Amino acid sequence: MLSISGVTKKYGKMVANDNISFAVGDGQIGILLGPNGAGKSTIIKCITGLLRFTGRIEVNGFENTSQEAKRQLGYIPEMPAVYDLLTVSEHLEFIRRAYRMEDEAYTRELLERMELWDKKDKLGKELSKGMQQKLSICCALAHKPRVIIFDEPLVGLDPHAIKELKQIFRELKAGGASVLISTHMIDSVEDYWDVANIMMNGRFAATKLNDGSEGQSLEDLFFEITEGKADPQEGGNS
Ligand SMILES: Nc1ncnc2c1ncn2[C@@H]1O[C@H](COP(=O)(O)OP(=O)(O)OP(=O)(O)O)[C@@H](O)[C@H]1O
Repeated sequence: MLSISGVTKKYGKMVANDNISFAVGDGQIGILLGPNGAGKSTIIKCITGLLRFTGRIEVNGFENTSQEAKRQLGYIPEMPAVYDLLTVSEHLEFIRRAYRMEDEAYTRELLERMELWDKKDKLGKELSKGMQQKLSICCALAHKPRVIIFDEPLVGLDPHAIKELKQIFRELKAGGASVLISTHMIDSVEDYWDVANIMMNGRFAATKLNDGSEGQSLEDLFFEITEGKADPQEGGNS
């Protein structure tokens, strides 16, 4: 369970997150949508402990900056940051040692699913941007976190990795983890989200639950909130 209560983050006088509260329950996939500058990366950086803020963030009941919260949290940043001089397999060994994880078979499985096993002896700096993104995903999942934050996870991935990652989202959900995905690619999340939050100007402008009922699509709601109308591509029939 990821729980955010009354979080406010200011950069100087600029309020990037204004008293934000939301939760992603066990076995739920939460989506964070919003135009550029809405405050999505800021709340993600607050959750992952990279920014100071006022309010409270809990990871499975532990304050987000605590060691226990960090043990249970996985974070895939928008820009992958791999170690230039560690090989792919050394990255995973580093994570296993840091989290005292014995399960080498699991990290091998992650590399195989992301088609990185045959690259296991390559250095971080020798990987393409997409390979670095895939390695970043493997590293973030290697310690089997219970709360996982993905910032634009599908950008730069090839079709196989996109398919595999969508399957991983479903497996994390089935395993009871809480998953939060920030994305601009609304159509890429249409089929597996549980709760979607649309941000505007540092606030939550709308929250929509995916309860299986027919009705307004997430995309139409997004355009209605952010531009005061439904998707212009749809011919304005809302
Ligand atoms: N380090 C910073 N110093 C000052 N202002 C910042 C800083 N980082 C972000 N901001 C401002 O905070 C607001 C929210 O930015 P944020 O990066 O959280 O938006 P975002 O929703 O992630 O945008 P995008 O979709 O473009 O990634 C913006 O107005 C941005 O200019």
